[in-house]
Amino acid sequence: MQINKQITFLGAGSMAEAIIGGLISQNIVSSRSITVANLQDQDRLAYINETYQVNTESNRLEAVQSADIIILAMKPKNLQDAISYIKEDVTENQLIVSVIAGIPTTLIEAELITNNPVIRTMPNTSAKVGESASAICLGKFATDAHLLTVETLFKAIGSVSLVEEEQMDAVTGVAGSGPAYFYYMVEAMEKAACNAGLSKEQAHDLVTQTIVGVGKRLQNTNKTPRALYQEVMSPGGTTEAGIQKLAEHHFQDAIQDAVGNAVNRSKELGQVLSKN
Ligand SMILES: NC(=O)C1=CN([C@@H]2O[C@H](COP(=O)(O)OP(=O)(O)OC[C@H]3O[C@@H](n4cnc5c(N)ncnc54)[C@H](OP(=O)(O)O)[C@@H]3O)[C@@H](O)[C@H]2O)C=CC1
Ligand SMILES: O=C(O)[C@@H]1CCC=N1
Repeated sequence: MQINKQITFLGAGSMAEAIIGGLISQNIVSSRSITVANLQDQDRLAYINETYQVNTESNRLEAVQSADIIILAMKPKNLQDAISYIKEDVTENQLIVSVIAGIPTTLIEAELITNNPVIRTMPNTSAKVGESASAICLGKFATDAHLLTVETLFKAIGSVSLVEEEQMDAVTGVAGSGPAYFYYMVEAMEKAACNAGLSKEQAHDLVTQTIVGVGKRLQNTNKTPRALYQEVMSPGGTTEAGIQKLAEHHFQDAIQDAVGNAVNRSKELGQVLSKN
């Protein structure tokens, strides 16, 4: 299903690019219906324009006026300035979609002058290849029709879960930040592979296919993660030797701490702005 709406991205960073790349490659919107504006970085706009053939606009007010959907894709600390700059030009029928970590819909609604529908989302950068694990929740003026539009957009870039707003910080720590934890581990595995005698290219190919296989397996089985890693481990074998080291380094505690810290940071980001 194609979405026949004008979409303006305010913010042209990694997340905006991942979503734009996903939407265009899935042909869910035409590049002509996307406009991208940022704060100041003209080189970045030129790159986005050349790479995706979308419209770019150095005048943020012009970008906003032409939009049916405004996607807020700036850092949390830039949100209030961003809204205060555009709010006189925002009209009530425009759908506001936020991808910003930690920021509640109530805060966005309060910054606006008009009673706009607001939908908070949390995608991840795998949107670029159509594999984001996104979650969405609705602000108080958003209807089922707005939900359907945003679900359609985000389904083009991966899976979509409808969650309660109080679950969004958890989603952010797990799935928004999640790709980074895996890339961090992949970096370590590639280093280990090279140290063990493989070339960089061999290491990259083997580790990448291993992680793709793990993802696909998880999607296609009812077995628990424990059953799956036990399936790999022969008594006295190589995997047991590897897992023994992970356990000695308290790997699972480290992962749980990492996710917990990210969830708490998401909560803090919302609280800091709510106090301003
Ligand atoms: N990166 C990720 O994996 C994910 C990020 N997010 C969320 O997405 C948002 C963006 O993150 P990310 O793309 O990584 O950040 P980047 O720093 O890569 O990009 C931020 C963008 O916001 C622009 N910007 C800043 N102020 C304004 C403004 N007042 N009006 C319009 N645009 C503005 C910047 O423009 P300029 O360069 O000109 O200053 C820049 O293009 C964050 O809120 C983050 O929480 C959510 C899920 C995953
Ligand atoms: O690190 C961040 O704050 C953003 C939100 C989720 C992923 N990146």
